[in-house]
Amino acid sequence: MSTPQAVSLRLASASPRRRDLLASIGVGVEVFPTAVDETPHAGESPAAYVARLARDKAQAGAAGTALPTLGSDTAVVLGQRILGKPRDREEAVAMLSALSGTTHDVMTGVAVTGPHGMLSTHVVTRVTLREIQPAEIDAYWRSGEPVDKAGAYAIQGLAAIFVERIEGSHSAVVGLPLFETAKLLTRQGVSLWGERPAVP
Ligand SMILES: Cc1cn([C@H]2C[C@H](O)[C@@H](COP(=O)(O)OP(=O)(O)OP(=O)(O)O)O2)c(=O)[nH]c1=O
Repeated sequence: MSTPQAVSLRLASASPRRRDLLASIGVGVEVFPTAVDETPHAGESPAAYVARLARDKAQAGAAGTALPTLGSDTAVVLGQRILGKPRDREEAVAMLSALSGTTHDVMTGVAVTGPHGMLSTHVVTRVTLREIQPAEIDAYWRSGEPVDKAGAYAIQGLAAIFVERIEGSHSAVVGLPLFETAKLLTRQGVSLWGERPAVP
């Protein structure tokens, strides 16, 4: 039986993927979802948008705790269009039809508050999807997977069969760039890998 990880971070996110990604590098979290306004500002670039939302979520989540707090935001970017989570079937079908056969960017912002103030970064990953037929889009929607995913697809799930190529960070597409996140956490004094018995 595995021992529960000690809590060393507040996770300002409702995303189970982010919790699982942090657990995979040995960081136990206290989950504290926030409700920040995700409307893009006029003229805001997609990179500035995800970085701002990550900071807003970290800031809102840090209220009333001494723990370092992490916020993050993932958006799929096609040209200058920011695709968030689809509101309904129609929007999901429109997103997947637009993304079919394209190479697009997935941008993830991450921000961590702590003894060194607010530290943040953003990561851009290039994803190429093969052409997806309308009947596949319909079947994919009915799987239930697209509903809470930016761009209406999950690279780590059934949509893996559409992903021809990825350049950059797989974990960033899933919701948190682990390489860059580890650097921010270390700078804020959060230890990685948890408490593990040494292998003799
Ligand atoms: C593109 C893509 C996104 N996603 C997910 C990551 C994010 O959870 C979600 C994008 O929505 P976000 O607004 O970034 O996050 P969230 O609403 O899930 O959680 P919170 O705001 O509370 O932190 O899409 C995948 O799981 N796989 C993918 O391939």
